Amino acid sequence: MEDVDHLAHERSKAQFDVEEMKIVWAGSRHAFEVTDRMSRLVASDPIFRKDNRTLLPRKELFKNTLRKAAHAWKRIIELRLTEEEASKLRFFADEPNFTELHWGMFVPFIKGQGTDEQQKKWLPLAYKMQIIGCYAQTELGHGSNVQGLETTATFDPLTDEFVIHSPTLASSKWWPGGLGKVSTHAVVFARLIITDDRDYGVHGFIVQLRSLDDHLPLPGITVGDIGNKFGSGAYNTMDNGLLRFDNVRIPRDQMLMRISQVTREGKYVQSNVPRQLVYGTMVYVRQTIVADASCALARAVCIATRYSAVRRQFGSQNGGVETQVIDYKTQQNRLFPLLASAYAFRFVGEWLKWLYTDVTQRLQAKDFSTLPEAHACTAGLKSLTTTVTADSIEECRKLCGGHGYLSCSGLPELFAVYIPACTYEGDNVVLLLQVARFLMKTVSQLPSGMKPVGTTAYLGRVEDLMQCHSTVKKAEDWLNPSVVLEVFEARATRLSVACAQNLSKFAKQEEGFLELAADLVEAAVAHCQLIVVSKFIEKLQEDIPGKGVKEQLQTLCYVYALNLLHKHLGDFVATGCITPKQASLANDQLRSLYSQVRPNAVALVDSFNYTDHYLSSILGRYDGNVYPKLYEEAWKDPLNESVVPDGYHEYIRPLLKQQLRNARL
Ligand SMILES: CC/C=C\C/C=C\C/C=C\C/C=C\C/C=C\CCCC(=O)SCCNC(=O)CCNC(=O)[C@H](O)C(C)(C)COP(=O)(O)OP(=O)(O)OC[C@H]1O[C@@H](n2cnc3c(N)ncnc32)[C@H](O)[C@@H]1OP(=O)(O)O
Ligand SMILES: Cc1cc2nc3c(=O)[nH]c(=O)nc-3n(C[C@H](O)[C@H](O)[C@H](O)COP(=O)(O)OP(=O)(O)OC[C@H]3O[C@@H](n4cnc5c(N)ncnc54)[C@H](O)[C@@H]3O)c2cc1C
Repeated sequence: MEDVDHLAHERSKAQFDVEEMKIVWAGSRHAFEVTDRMSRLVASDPIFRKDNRTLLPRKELFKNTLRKAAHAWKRIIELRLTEEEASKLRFFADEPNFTELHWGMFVPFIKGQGTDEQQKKWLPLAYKMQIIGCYAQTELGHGSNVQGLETTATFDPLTDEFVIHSPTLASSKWWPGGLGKVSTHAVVFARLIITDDRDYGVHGFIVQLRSLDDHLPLPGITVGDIGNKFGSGAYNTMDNGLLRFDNVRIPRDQMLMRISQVTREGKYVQSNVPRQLVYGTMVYVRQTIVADASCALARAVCIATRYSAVRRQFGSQNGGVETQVIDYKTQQNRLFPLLASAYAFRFVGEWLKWLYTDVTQRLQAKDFSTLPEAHACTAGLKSLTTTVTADSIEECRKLCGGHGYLSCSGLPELFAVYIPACTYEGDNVVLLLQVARFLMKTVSQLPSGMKPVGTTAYLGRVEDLMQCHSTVKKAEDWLNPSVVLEVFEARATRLSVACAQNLSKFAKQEEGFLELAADLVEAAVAHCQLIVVSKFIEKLQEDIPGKGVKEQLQTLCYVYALNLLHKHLGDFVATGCITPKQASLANDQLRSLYSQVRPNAVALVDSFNYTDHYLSSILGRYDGNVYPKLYEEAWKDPLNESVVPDGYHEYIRPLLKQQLRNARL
């Protein structure tokens, strides 16, 4: 097969230093070197092959995932990889499996909620994978409403144990990843009940589920997989599980006791910390999901951009070549805002990581003041970025036309793996309602002179923002960060204030929350979009080296903001932040920005530095050699192993013969 770069011409048009942009995307030169090394390590190892995933029956698929996870662990030990390198290796192995929950939730939960003693006991076992853990919170009948969980942990003072029990079918644990077939232990969320029969609400407990000798469930434990999920391959590599307890006894010291304790005498002691800290692992994971959203979105956009540059339709003159579909303004209008969103989510993810680290340090110093903001930001941005990413993967599939529907485009599996992110770690609507509560609380405190800080600081300028009008007079006026910020702040303020005013008309605030939920969600979205826009603008204040790199990012930042403005025109115009004329100027500017993105588009997706292995897409191949490889791939399908298909003699031949006989009659 020819070995040429079909996209070389596209790459030659780039007006910026791609190698420097790769470093901006990775976050630092060090992060770039680690990701680059780990992605190549995985790509060159045949055990991490994944092109056959959608064809395997579930049992084989699952066994193969176990093999890969074991191999990944072997390589991590052999190569003495650091924690950072190991997590990148698992990321590029790109197959959802139990290790995500072990490292991503079980270990962080013990770190966050365990006492020093408990950490000393459990963490070394978990770090060496001598035990494998999962996070068992959700139940068959209760997911979003964590307070409504039914599993009980009743203290027995006679034996100094907790008795873990599933009182109803609805209380069966349902969904935890890694639980179905692999985990030996789980962090179990259960209602704490002490001898006085008082219910102290949900707490976390470490429960051993399976024997460390033969992997059989321990007495009183019923455990299994919940069954096949959406799509082929995809998330079916994960053993999401069900779990029931029949009066299972665990020692008292297996309740995670950093936040609250039960003494030997059965006394409940609450440390001097907010009870919401029991939800801390969710805050941590939501923050990582935002960072992952930019990766999944970038992956889809990389495939759609490269293919749009390869694919040609219409426009041939005098027998010449047809037009590259990336040159159609409609394609650009659908694709470039997604490219801009990938960068926007990358930077807001970086900032969220900083916010999380900051709040963690404050918590250690017993400063809990920024916890509500950290909860609102992680909940809101998790919701916003996963919703957009899931929708955008599907849009990228459509941008690739018919070929996007082939498994080998990589997009169907990416979609199937990604969409549950809109549900897990908090349903996206439920999370936006949390943001709305935070906003309503902030607005309600304004009259008392309370100065909002952090991401709600803009609400402190409520009087100005309720009245301001954009000064834009010509299209280029939109290329000004303070002009853009002001309209996003004004829109977010006006939507929140309108909700607060409407809420005040209800005698009972909870009734108002139920009735106005749809408006509250819109106000929350406006607030979250403002955060993303403002963090992109802040990123541009940094010193960013490399020829043309900052200019490209500026262009993408305006594409991101002006496209949002265009999509939510109703909000911006109805709240009087901008006039219809200014909206139309924003649209003119957006079109002209697309022309600036166009020559750089392929280089901008090259900057993600994804290997062909990670992309697993024929349409998104680095060399753009799409048609020969699609043709080759078709012949690999098991249906093409024989010229005449199995079933011909039973079903096709008799049918044809019957039709022939009928025709003769
Ligand atoms: C081919 C392959 C390709 C690609 C692969 C690509 C990507 C893969 C990417 C990533 C993989 C990542 C992860 C692994 C996968 C899955 C893991 C999933 C794990 C789970 O789902 S675990 C279960 C998660 N469950 C939830 O999230 C439940 C949601 N519900 C809640 O969080 C809460 O119950 C609630 C917040 C909705 C309501 O809680 P409540 O009833 O207690 O709340 P109130 O409304 O009364 O609030 C009280 C008070 O508390 C504050 N609060 C609430 N939550 C928090 C919190 N977390 N932290 C801090 N404070 C919180 C709330 O604001 C109120 O405060 P107030 O001041 O009193 O108003
Ligand atoms: C792939 C996958 C992996 C998972 N992994 C884990 C895991 O490892 N551990 C674990 O414990 N759990 C896990 N979960 C469970 C997951 O966290 C829950 O499914 C999630 O929190 C949503 O809860 P739910 O299913 O109860 O949805 P529900 O709350 O029942 O939502 C159903 C619908 O009702 C709406 N709704 C609910 N409440 C409200 C409200 N107050 N106002 C308005 N609308 C509302 C929602 O928007 C949604 O449209 C996983 C789930 C999936 C899909």
